[in-house]
Amino acid sequence: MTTPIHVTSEIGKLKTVMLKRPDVEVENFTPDMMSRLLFDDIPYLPIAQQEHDNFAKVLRENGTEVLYLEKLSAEALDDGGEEVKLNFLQQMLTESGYMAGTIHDVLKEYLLSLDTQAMVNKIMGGVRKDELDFTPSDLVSAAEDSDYPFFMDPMPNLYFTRDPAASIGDGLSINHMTFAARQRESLFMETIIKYHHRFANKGLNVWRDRNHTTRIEGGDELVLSDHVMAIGVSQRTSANAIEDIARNLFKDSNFDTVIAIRIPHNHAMMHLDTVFTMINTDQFTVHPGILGEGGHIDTWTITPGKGTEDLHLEHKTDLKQVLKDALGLDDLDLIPTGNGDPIVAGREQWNDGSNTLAIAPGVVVTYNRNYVSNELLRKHGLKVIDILSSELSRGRGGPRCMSMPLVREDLK
Ligand SMILES: NC(=[NH2+])NCCC[C@H](N)C(=O)O
Repeated sequence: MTTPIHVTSEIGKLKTVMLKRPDVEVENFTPDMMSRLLFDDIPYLPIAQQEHDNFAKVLRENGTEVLYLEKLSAEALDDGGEEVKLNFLQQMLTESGYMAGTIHDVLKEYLLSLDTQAMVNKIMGGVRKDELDFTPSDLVSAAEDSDYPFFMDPMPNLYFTRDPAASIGDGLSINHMTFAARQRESLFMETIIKYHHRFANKGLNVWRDRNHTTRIEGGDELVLSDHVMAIGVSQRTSANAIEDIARNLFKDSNFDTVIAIRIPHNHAMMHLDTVFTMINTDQFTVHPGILGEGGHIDTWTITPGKGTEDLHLEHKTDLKQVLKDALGLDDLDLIPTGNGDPIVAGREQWNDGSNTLAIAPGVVVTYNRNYVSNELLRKHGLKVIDILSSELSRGRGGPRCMSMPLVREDLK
């Protein structure tokens, strides 16, 4: 029997995936909140939903079971019972800035007056001040920016289910996210794993939980094989967190190698999967902008050291060779985003042209707007299923970011 989470590659046939259908959270903000919320524009919600439903349909048509974060979260709270729901709410309010006090009490009463699914949707979508018939009069609120329209900010990045948690083998990491805009997100996955009947008490390993100060995000965590991971050293994932998860994986799992890959620390390339993805047993997409002279980049191959807590690190810069060694391949095909043209590559990377989701070896889902990269992938023999992308792309994430694989078939 496989566990409810089982992922031993980036490319094995995708059996079960978790998505989040974009809802009011992606439009419940103003332009001056955008950069803090890690958005570059405000999507037009009805079209974003159509595009997302089309993405889910494509996955289903290809034999993938699609689960939704918002539904699993509400079911988990119902499975857990009244006390679990109260504790979840307390934690969510605390992490939203209200450990106690009048606003806390008013928000708690309001959210508990809703049924569980509506409560979850409301927390995800944000709570505006003018929704509640209440003007705070305590000192803390008086000292605050009274023009700020929200008691609880929306969580527009939730449709990037890839990031707050990552499936690895028969387990997952539940992530401490870098920016405040996303930190509350991983509480949903923690709740699902603990209380949802599909996941609770099923022997899942949590390789690293969210109670840390060092940060890691799923867009940086790539499962290259049943014993090798690649993890981006990026704007969102720190070296400390990589060493920490490597230690835990080496102790308790089949994983014996973690390749840390340093990428530029900026918003356009916030995660490794925005510049590098695995799409077949011996094929990868790579954004030429991350490679220096002669295709070099800083990588560290991490393997177990002498003592149980020790790690052995080897610094290398030839990405192709590093991957060939770790995966035992004679050759591999690194396919450049935008066919290496600097203008096209820059444009298509910005719209997640490197962010492909493999749904089987050599079969990928991509955004249709990245037509140069898509054409090139086809020329390299891949089956490319391109999906609508006008609105979804505005959140700076593509098909890989928008999906959290829960079960993939093992490669033979
Ligand atoms: N796995 C990914 N590349 N996710 C993209 C996340 C985009 C999101 N706006 C953020 O900045 O966090």
